[in-house]
Amino acid sequence: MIVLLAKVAFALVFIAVAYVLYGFVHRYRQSSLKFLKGPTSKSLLFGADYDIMHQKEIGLLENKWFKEYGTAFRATTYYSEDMLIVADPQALQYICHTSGYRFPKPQDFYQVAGFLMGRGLVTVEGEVHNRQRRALNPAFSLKQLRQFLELFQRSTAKLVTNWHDEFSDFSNGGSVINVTDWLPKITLDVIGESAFNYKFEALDGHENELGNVFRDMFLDSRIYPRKRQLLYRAFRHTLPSSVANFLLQFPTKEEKRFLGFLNASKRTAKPIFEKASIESKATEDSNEGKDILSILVRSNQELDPKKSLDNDEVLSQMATIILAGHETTASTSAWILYGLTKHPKDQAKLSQEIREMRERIGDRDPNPQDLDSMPFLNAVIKEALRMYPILQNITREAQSDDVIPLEFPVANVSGDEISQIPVRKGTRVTLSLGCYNRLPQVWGDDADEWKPERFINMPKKNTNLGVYANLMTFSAGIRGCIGWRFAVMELQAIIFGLLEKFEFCPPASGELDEIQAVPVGGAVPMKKGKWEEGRQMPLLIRARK
Ligand code: HEM
Repeated sequence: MIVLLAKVAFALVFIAVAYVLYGFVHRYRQSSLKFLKGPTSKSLLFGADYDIMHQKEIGLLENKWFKEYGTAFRATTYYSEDMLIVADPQALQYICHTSGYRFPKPQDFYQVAGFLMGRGLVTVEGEVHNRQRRALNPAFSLKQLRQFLELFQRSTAKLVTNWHDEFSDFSNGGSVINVTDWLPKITLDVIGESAFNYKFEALDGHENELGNVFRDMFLDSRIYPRKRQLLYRAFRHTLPSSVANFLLQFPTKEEKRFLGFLNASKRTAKPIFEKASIESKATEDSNEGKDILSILVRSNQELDPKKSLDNDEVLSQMATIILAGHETTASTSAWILYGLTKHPKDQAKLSQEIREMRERIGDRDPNPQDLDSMPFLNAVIKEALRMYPILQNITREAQSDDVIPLEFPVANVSGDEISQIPVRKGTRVTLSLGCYNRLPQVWGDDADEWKPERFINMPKKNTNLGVYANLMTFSAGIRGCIGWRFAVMELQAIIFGLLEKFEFCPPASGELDEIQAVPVGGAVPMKKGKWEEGRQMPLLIRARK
């Protein structure tokens, strides 16, 4: 028995050592970006990825590096393999748009995201992505989205009522409310109903299957990943795809939970999918089913069968949309309220704009044109999206040898200026959306300051990037956020509805000064050094007279 155990232990140690050696060999097969300047990482195994994921506040390190090395520089990733980090506008445009699908997401991303979102839009590439995107586009058209405005406004009104019911001190001095306990409930209700007419009823405090699975999903995911978790990701990154795909048959505990969510969302969506399929066949111009799933089913049936989505692809979009469209909008609305609370003059100006709109429209809810015609409301939303992008970085990999052009040349290690970066097949490229949003070359010397007016007084743009307002917050090009219009309209409705009824102030305890954006996959507001307490944004809220 002891001999057997010793053999097993020896085999395990052997596999571990062989794997680490394999990782370093893999690294030497990859490109070299040694001609570029960049920071040296303390970790041979995890490179700068470890430093980026473990920094106290999101984007601090990358912003410091961009100031030091320019808009493109070298850093290291797993096994000290070279990685390019870019925030240069032309480079971003080239990678996200001009190059087509030549910079796909890396294998380690697909492998984990596949457990969560199946064969949905986020996890497919090339021709399949193009086909899915075409089928989904009609569900995100402006015409369709206008129909969701009533839902956004109804959910915001419900939150206003909940706050009035739950906190009685609004009229006497106000109540301190952690808004991050509430905003995700609005956005979850909204995404469930708009995506597939599913009532999460989070604002009503109801429990249901999907809501319960969703709540527990990230239970033992840590904010700052442990080294062994990173080692596992590095493992996925370096393995040949045939081996990595084989290993998908042995999911971890967390991946099993992700699969549970994916399957629950498919189960929930199935009856709506079947109903929409029958209705769509029965009548050509059926008005039934305004939700994204029903629209997708109809648009899919109009496609050439060779280009249409199979049932599993259609159902996978539901988990994709819930995940992509829920926390993103909730955290962004929390950051907008944060910006307005920290800048009371801007809050007063916006409140005045809302009052003027109310005088103009009387008792009815503002329509999309009303909301779009409010310059300061939109400037505030854009400024919060600029300063607090939910995804600071996204990662891609060069599918073939390539040359990335730069708008702002950088100095190489010999001090010569270069305006193109040759990359070899397999090079990992980090697109720093957050750093682009703060480039002084694009936004001016006050790029690090909160100034919504910049979007009103902006001089003629020297760059035009991203799907919205020259920002990279929703990314750009063929994989830019399909839900950006949805998100902007939802944010307009939430901020209009809340600001009309309440005034937001810093709590007397000073705890708002402790809030920072912690790197948790997205920029989630938390208290300094107290991330175990979860997301937080405590605001003193008073009813407006
Ligand atoms: C403030 C809110 C939001 C932000 C900041 C945001 C940001 C982003 C970003 C940066 C990407 C690109 C990710 C990558 O390529 O790696 C993306 C993709 C995506 N987003 Fe959003 N998003 C938001 C809201 C939404 C909403 C409301 C929906 C749906 C209703 C949505 C659905 C999607 C989908 C399906 C993709 C994948 C697109 C593709 O690969 O073609 N997002 N989003």
